[in-house]
Amino acid sequence: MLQEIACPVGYSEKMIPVYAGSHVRDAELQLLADATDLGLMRRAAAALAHQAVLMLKEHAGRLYGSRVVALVGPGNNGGDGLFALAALAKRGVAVTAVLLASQAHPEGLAALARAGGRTAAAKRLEGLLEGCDLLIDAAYGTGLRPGVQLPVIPRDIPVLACDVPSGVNADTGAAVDSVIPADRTVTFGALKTGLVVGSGHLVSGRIQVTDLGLAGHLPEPEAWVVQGDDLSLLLDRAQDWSAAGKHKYQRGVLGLLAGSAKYPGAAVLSARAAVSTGLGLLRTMVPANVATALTTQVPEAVPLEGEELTLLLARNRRNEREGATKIGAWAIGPGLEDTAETRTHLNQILSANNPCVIDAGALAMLEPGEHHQLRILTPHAGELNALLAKAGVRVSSRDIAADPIRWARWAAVAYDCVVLLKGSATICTAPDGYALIVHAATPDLATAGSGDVLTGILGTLLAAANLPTTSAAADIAAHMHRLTDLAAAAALIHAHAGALAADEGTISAVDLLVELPRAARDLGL
Ligand SMILES: NC(=O)C1=CN([C@@H]2O[C@H](COP(=O)(O)OP(=O)(O)OC[C@H]3O[C@@H](n4cnc5c(N)ncnc54)[C@H](O)[C@@H]3O)[C@@H](O)[C@H]2O)[C@@H](O)CC1
Ligand SMILES: Nc1ncnc2c1ncn2[C@@H]1O[C@H](COP(=O)(O)OP(=O)(O)O)[C@@H](O)[C@H]1O
Repeated sequence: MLQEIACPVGYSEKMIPVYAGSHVRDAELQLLADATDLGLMRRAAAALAHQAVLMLKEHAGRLYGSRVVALVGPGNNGGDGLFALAALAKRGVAVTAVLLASQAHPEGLAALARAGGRTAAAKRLEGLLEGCDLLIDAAYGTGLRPGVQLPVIPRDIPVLACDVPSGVNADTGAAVDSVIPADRTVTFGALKTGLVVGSGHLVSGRIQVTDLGLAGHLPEPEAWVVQGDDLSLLLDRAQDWSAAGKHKYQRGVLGLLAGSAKYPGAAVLSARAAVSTGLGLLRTMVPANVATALTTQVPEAVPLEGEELTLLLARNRRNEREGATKIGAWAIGPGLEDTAETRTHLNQILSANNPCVIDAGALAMLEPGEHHQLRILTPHAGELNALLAKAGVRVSSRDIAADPIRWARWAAVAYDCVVLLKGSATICTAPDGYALIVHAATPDLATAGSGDVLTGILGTLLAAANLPTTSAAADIAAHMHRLTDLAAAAALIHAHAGALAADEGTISAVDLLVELPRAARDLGL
């Protein structure tokens, strides 16, 4: 029987490193030499001390004689810090616990005193940080309440956060302005939502998950972080992905409604991205000024006129297989402007039963409520804000940044669709709450046109997934998880193309296009 294994972040579920048992045992004995109690806090503190040792070797080049200061809060997070300092003191590290409150974990204080560590009042922090090799942030963890004010730590001191960087809400990723950014976070029991989305994601540094044997005591996960190696899993769940033996129409036909006089490039970027991701055939509906650019820059695309659109949609409705090709899916919105003609086409497409990626300009023309289509909306935070406002939900962009999963879910429910919320952590969520998180490998992905590329990639995956065009409400609900998997798969390919492009220097949307075939191949598409 396959054993379920909780993986530390940084390893995919398919790639778990394995070490000789004797080496693991030696390391454990060395680390736990002074641990007489196998309680959870001792285990947490041992993991924290272990990471502190690694960081000291890395940054200070030595352990013995190095100096560590810990910010120690009044609760168990502070207790972890005190036990970890005690462990470090026993290995020859000069440790000081800076007590932020009038009380601190009593057993932790006693352990520190026994190990020869010192305590100091908060007012002495500034002086103690001079010559400090590592700061352990054990001020507040999962017990943080709003309204905390934290000390400023100079950026040149490496910071190891205990469980959660202090100031981060571990449930949501919201952070106070005085949050202490960490280079590394050792988190206990399970990976926490607040570490992987919102501001928390940006201030947690490398995350090490320490298993405390909580399996069986935890509720259903709130979300899953997916990484490059998970692409085939996501695609396999979405459909039988094997392309061998398929002709071009079976590999996927995508309709693209995009571009305008103002934004001609968006259509080109989406079209090129769709083609570069391995689409069978691209049909494009673009304004006349964009058509010329498309012909030269994406010669693979086949233009689609208004009359043919009506014909094709009627054919789709009748589910006819013979004759001209059907459109498998639509990608609508990049660079789209609200004109009478676009409205007509958009309404035709939205009232059809083809699966649809809805982005940018098309989001602004969308109405909330039930419908008869498999839909994925791809807003950034500003667009999500506008979508929610139209559905009667008033939230600020700050609210969304403070709890992105929550607000993406609201929109998924209000618009009866899957939502892919763009950002440094991309959140893909279905109305029932199923959520996947994809991290960008580089902040350089935030560049104009990058989202248009994502829409093209997702359009291709949607067209190739061969999802049904039947549109009963029950069918739509049944396919929401597949749509979410596809959205996350597209974000993974996009993120990997970004990582490849970043290797060569700064990134433009065209650089992403160039790297797309390699990104798709690397990830096993
Ligand atoms: N519960 C367990 O079994 C384990 C807990 N562990 C650690 O315990 C932490 C949670 O411990 P706690 O529940 O004690 O919570 P914390 O230690 O995170 O913080 C709670 C303490 O901080 C104070 N506090 C919170 N917000 C404040 C604010 N805004 N201003 C001033 N004071 C504030 C509270 O009054 C309380 O004394 C975890 O993050 C983890 O580090 C680990 O030892 C592993 C095992
Ligand atoms: N800070 C960031 N770090 C990494 N990636 C980001 C960041 N901000 C945005 N992104 C990604 O960049 C892309 C931007 O998309 P979008 O805002 O639609 O741009 P455009 O409309 O110009 O194409 C999305 O894929 C998003 O997830």
